[in-house]
This record gives sequence, C-alpha cells and structure tokens, in this order.
Amino acid sequence: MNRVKIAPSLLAADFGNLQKEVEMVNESEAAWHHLDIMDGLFVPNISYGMPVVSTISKYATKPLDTHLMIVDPDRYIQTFADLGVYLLTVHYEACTHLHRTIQAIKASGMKAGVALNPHTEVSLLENILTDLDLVLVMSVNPGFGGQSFIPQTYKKVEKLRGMINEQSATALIEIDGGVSSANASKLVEAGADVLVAGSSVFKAENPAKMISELASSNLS
Ligand SMILES: O=C(CO)[C@@H](O)[C@H](O)COP(=O)(O)O
Ligand SMILES: [Fe+2]
Repeated sequence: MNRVKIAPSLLAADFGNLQKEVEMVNESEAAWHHLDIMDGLFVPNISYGMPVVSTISKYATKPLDTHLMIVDPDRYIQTFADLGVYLLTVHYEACTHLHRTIQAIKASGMKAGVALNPHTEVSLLENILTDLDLVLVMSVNPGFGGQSFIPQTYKKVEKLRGMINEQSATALIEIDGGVSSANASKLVEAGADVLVAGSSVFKAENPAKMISELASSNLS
C-alpha cells in the first residue's frame, strides 16, 4: 500500500509569515501544498487571490494542489497554469459543462480534479471518472477552515473507491475538511489517498511533527 499523501491547507497558516509557513511544508513529510481559492459567491467566504498564489508558488518546492471554490472556474484555468499550479480542482456544483472544463484543465498542462460537496452523490461522477486525476471529497461544507468532520464521509469514500476499482480508473481520492489524527487512519482504511489538513497542522504545537503523524496514518 502506498503511503497516504498529506496536503497541508495554507488557509490556516500565518499569512504574516507566509514564506516561513511554506518553507515549513517544504521541509516536512507533506506531499503537496493545498491552496483554497474562495470567491464569496460559490462559498460565503473570500480567501486569497493571484498575488498570494504567486508568492506561494515562488517559495514552494512541492506541487501546488489548488482547490477552486469559485463560480465559472473556466475563466481562470490558464491563469492558474501560468502560476505553476500542478493540480487544479473544480467543484462539480460550480460547472455546467464539467467534461469540457476537465479537458481544458488538462490541455493547459495541469492535472484535473473534481470536488464534491457533502450532499453531492459520488455516482454523479460515473461517466467522467476515467478522465479525472483526482476526486476531492469534502468532509465539511466548503468555505471555512476549522469545521467539524462529517462522519458520513467514510461511506462516500468507500463507495467511490469501489467505483474507481470497478472502472480501473486512476483518480486519487482526496479528503478535505476537519481531518486530524482522530479520523485519518479510518479515512485511509476507507480508501483515501490524499488528506488535506489545515487547522490540525497549523494550530499544532509542532506542525511538521503533526504532518509526519498524519503521513503515517496507514501504518498504524
Ligand atoms: O477547502 C477547505 C475549506 O473549504 C479546506 O481545504 C480547509 O482549509 C481545511 O481546513 P481544516 O478543516 O483542515 O481546518
Ligand atoms: Fe480545500
């Protein structure tokens, strides 16, 4: 079994020391940097935009895993590609022509992911699964860090793992929201490949140690 990938969400970082926070992730056992882009329309919160993404990109030495919580994400695909994003994830609920959006992300040279809100059924991805590099399962309602994990996520992950295996698809399963050492092992057991962790990492006394602990989740 491959080791689970950890993607610390910089939304919970200290933005007054952004370079230092990015460097902590660079030097840790994290696999990716997770960036959350919120537009105040698709979700009720606004996070940060291009100048901050550009700064993160300048200091990051690991791939940028970028989660767009914005309406009509097609408008910004090329911009994120130009900023050095590795994997661009759009929300199922924000795309009218999801297949076209996924193809456009791939044509720009990035990997493509689709995120599902907690109420969105995984079977809706059945016809597009083999086109995806990643499915992001939201385990909180998108828009804010620091929320409580929704336990129904385990069942969704198990079902999605079954669909991926059945179709011999290669999409990774990423879980985002309220992830901590209290639920990480169970998520990996259910079929998760990537865990996003914001508050549990950046609010920890020793963030790098917490990343290492989460990365060992499937070994416990
Ligand atoms: O996409 C989101 C929230 O919408 C996340 O990536 C959060 O930033 C994760 O933060 P925690 O729930 O781990 O604090
Ligand atoms: Fe996210």
